[in-house]
Amino acid sequence: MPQKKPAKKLHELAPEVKAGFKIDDISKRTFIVGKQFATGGFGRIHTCTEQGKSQEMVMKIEPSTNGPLLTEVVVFNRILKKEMIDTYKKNKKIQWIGLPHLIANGYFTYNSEKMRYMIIPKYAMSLEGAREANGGKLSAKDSMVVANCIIGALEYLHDSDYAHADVKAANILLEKQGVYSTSVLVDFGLAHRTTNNVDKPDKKRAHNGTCIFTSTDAHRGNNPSFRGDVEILAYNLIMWISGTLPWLALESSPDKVFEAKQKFVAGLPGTLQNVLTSQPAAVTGCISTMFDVSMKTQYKDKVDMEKLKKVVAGAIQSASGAVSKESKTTAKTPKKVTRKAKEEVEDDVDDEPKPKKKVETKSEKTKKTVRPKTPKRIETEEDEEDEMELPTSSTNGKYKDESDEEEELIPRSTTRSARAAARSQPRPQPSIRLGVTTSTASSSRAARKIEQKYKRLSTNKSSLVPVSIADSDDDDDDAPPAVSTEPSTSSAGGTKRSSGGGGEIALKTPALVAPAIKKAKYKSGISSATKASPTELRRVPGVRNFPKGRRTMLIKETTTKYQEKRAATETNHDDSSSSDL
Ligand SMILES: Nc1ncnc2c1ncn2[C@@H]1O[C@H](COP(=O)(O)OP(=O)(O)OP(=O)(O)O)[C@@H](O)[C@H]1O
Repeated sequence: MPQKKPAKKLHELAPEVKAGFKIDDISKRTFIVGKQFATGGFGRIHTCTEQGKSQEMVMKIEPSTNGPLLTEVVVFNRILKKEMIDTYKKNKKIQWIGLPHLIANGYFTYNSEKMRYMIIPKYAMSLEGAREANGGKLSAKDSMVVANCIIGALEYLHDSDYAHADVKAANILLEKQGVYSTSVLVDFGLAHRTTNNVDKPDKKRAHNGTCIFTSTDAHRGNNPSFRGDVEILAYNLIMWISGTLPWLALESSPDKVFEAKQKFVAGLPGTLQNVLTSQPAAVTGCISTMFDVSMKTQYKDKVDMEKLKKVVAGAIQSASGAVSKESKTTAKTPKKVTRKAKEEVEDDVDDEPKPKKKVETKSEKTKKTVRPKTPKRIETEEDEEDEMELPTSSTNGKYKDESDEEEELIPRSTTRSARAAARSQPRPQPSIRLGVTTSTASSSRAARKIEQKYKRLSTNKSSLVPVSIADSDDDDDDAPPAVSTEPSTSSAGGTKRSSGGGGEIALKTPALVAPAIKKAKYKSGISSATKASPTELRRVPGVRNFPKGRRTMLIKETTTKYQEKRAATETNHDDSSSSDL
């Protein structure tokens, strides 16, 4: 049989660019790459400065063949240029808005490799960092102050016909350390232009976003909506204030999360009061109103932001009152504290943050660098790609049209469908963690292809080369399972148990396991207990390439078979100690 060529890697971690490297921009500015201080999904995040200036900025760098940064560059070019934001602020008579602006973007060549870069302002820390440092929670007042900034940011995006679709603490950065009224919404990797939205769920898109926060529209499989952004913000507020969500433990089962959210929303306001006990009525009322506004808004309609701003302002005031009451009993300086709290509220709601010097502590830097990265959406959606009208940009004197570049992501020689599938090849995922962003929409084409292949292979059993997971009870529990592509000698079910107490589970996923996996990094197996866990099984290469429903089915099937075999083995062991399945 001819050997299959291993699939071309579509996303690669950017090679390290040395600090001091200079990039010439289209506008004749020269940017100097600074230290790398964080790593994105596949990009490196550096500080940078403009030649002759001291202001530090942030430069995101990815190989030009990668898609994720392109998605962001498109959004920034369409709606987040400085002059666009300035005009908006002028028209709205506001001094500040919680959104970053594009400083520059383009390409450069480094060690013969073409790289894409984007420069945006540098912020002090992430809200997730602040939440973690605060024991997993934020005070109701701080949460509402953040919400006030995010509503302003969403209003701008919505007015520009974009839904963000992934509001969460990890995607909110603070301009000034610990100052929540400087919250800026970032990461436009899932942002979606809503102009062509149709209220028609597509299963392939179901559950896009960050499972625990994503909107019910997204769970259904609808494209991101304005009302969805408000719903997502409301879930986040519950998380920030209470430190949890009723469906947190169900994170790995998106259907169950969806079900739990539907029940929660149907049971409002009681369900909300149950999770936010001892919060001021204005705070629970505000979140309840967010849900109410979101649910009463039609799928394609804009949200009544004025109403939301009002209730948020009321909640801030009320929560600050609660804070000052608390201080009253502890600090015994009633008048002073109340006045101070009042001033703070006014400051938080009305005053826009003045330009502040960005400070980043060492500990924060470390935290960012070691924090597990969020697997992000793979590529720009096809409909978005078709709409792209981007300005030219260049580096090192070479001018280039961004929309041409996008086509270059996949070799031109391949067919459109193959290119579409290749575009959405899933990126390797780091270990499962809370708040992981997913986009089945972007990988749906690849998923469909895989599924078709799976069906084809299932009907042609002779070609099956089951994947087996070596079982070894005394192996390292933390290590991923060893995966082998050895043909199984077992019957149709493909389940096999090896001697010596070990076992093998055959998965009918031959097409999904590249030959390379056999000698992959995963050398040791894992314990039976871990293997019986669907969460662990999801990490098995091949299994996670399946679309969600299929994956769940497979995991279930595997677990059941494994348990049956184990039970059978235990019985056999009782009968004969030399059982060898
Ligand atoms: N403008 C910025 N100022 C300060 N820190 C930033 C900035 N942009 C990103 N970071 C930090 O870099 C880290 C990764 O950034 P970001 O999430 O935008 O990258 P990404 O490539 O989109 O990664 P992911 O795939 O994890 O979403 C974040 O933890 C964030 O704290």
